[in-house]
Amino acid sequence: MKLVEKALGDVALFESTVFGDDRGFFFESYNEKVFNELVGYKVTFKQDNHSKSQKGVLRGLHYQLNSPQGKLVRVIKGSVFDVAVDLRRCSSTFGQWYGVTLSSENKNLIWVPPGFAHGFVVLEDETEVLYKATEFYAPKDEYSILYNDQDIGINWPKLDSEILLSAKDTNGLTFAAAPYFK
Ligand SMILES: Cc1cn([C@H]2C[C@H](O)[C@@H](COP(=O)(O)OP(=O)(O)O[C@H]3O[C@H](C)C(=O)[C@H](O)[C@H]3O)O2)c(=O)[nH]c1=O
Repeated sequence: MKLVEKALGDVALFESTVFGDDRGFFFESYNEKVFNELVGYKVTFKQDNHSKSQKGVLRGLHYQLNSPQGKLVRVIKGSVFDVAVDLRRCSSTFGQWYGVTLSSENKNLIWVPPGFAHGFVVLEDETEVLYKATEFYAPKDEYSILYNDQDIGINWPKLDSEILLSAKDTNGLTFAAAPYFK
């Protein structure tokens, strides 16, 4: 795993060190020692998640307020445009967003630290996303911000299919109404 770039202070994009041979490929998708050295602090993950979606599905923008989750996200099939939004009120990049394409082809990973909302739009059918979380799921502590909130102004890729949201995300909060991190 190598650092490609950092954004919004603490969001990080990594590329994987892939070993290919005539059988296929191998790469370490997560190595605690390497990851902690690259982010510059110790991170402990408590939960692994796996979701599958059709093209046009948009999951997010989600965060847990009192038990905030850091997420290390990658795509093992298909591709997504993955977005982090800085919800740390004291941050110089408060309210700003960063987005990257993650795919089974590029094998890149994004680190979305606690303090950010996270979401992605799916670019291909049958896309599968794996991500590690630093805190357990706490549904009563979870918030959803509208993906197209104008105050954030995320430049989502144009898709030739309809955006499919869960009911929770359809009824998400505006950025202005959402609770922030200190
Ligand atoms: C997140 C989560 C969900 N669930 C159950 C709850 C529901 O019955 C079902 C689907 O949950 P939800 O619609 O919240 O799933 P997503 O819309 O993919 O939510 C995720 O989407 C964005 C991209 C995120 O960053 C979060 O990790 C997470 O909020 O899985 C669990 O049992 N454990 C969990 O950790």
